[in-house]
Amino acid sequence: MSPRPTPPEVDRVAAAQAAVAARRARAAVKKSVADRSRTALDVAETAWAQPHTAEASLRVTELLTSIPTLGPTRVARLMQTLAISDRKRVGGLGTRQRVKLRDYLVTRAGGEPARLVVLAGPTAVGKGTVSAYIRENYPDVLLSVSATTRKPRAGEIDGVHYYFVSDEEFDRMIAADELLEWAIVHNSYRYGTPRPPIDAALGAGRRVLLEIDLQGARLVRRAMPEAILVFLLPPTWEELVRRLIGRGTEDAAEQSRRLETAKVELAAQDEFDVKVVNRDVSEAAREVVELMAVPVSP
Ligand SMILES: Nc1ncnc2c1ncn2[C@@H]1O[C@H](COP(=O)(O)OP(=O)(O)OP(=O)(O)O)[C@@H](O)[C@H]1O
Ligand SMILES: Nc1nc2c(ncn2[C@@H]2O[C@H](COP(=O)(O)O)[C@@H](O)[C@H]2O)c(=O)[nH]1
Repeated sequence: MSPRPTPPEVDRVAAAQAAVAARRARAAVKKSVADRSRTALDVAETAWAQPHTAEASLRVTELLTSIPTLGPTRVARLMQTLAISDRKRVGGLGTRQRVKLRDYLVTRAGGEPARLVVLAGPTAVGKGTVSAYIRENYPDVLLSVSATTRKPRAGEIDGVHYYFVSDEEFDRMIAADELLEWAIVHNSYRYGTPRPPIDAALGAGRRVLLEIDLQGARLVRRAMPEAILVFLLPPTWEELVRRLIGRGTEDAAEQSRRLETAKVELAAQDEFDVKVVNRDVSEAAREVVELMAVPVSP
């Protein structure tokens, strides 16, 4: 028979048992926060996919208070942070509010919020210009450098603007599964996104921007559904043509080929999560960067 514990030992045993119980309780709360956040996310996704459902008519505040640990005070603070008014229903949220709410719920569910933004849009809308602005002014955002089989234009630097590779090297990259996506763009050259730098940057918690074409955007959506797809629009069609001709980097035949592709791309704009009009480069860049997740705490 083991000896009965003496009073100080009794205290130590009781304290150890209390600590274990507290740890279990904390783990249970954490699990239920994650589970309820996942459920809330499912409700929100249903509301956004099907606007005439009960889910869509739920108030955002009701959705959030379904998550344990979120009382009215924290919810009020969170609504301010997310820039959502108290009366808003889930189905009535604007695109940016949806992105922010989705990121918040994904994080609370224990997942990774969207840190990858794909910027696409018709030729000469200014994707490269906006991306270059982001590279210079938001150095913490990794701008992916694509591989391409096209030849460098004047001023383009290998490894900075593109990796200019031969057809054989591009074939090798595909065979080695080194590309997250690739496509033949404007029916001429191949372009692809090298996968290892993206994985490394996301793994390190960095924000990543891909500037790619419509086909590539669709492939990324399939591979990484959490990515945010942004479609850059020109103020008008005439301005798009002006920018293409004004850039002066393509001959007339290539310009008309690109404008044909542009019509197809513009017709697909509703597939994208967010549309940004490129009137002013710095403003468009700011709008794109703001879509990339930064932690939100209530
Ligand atoms: N907001 C803007 N206002 C006026 N001109 C702009 C604006 N943004 C870009 N441009 C100009 O439009 C032209 C095309 O821009 P850019 O080369 O960045 O387009 P792109 O979308 O990357 O084209 P592509 O898909 O063909 O590579 C450039 O001459 C650029 O200086
Ligand atoms: N699918 C991909 N498209 C890409 C990639 N990198 C660039 N692009 C797109 O190609 C066109 C043409 O570019 P340009 O530099 O020759 O004018 C443009 O629309 C880019 O967005 C890529 O890795 N994958």
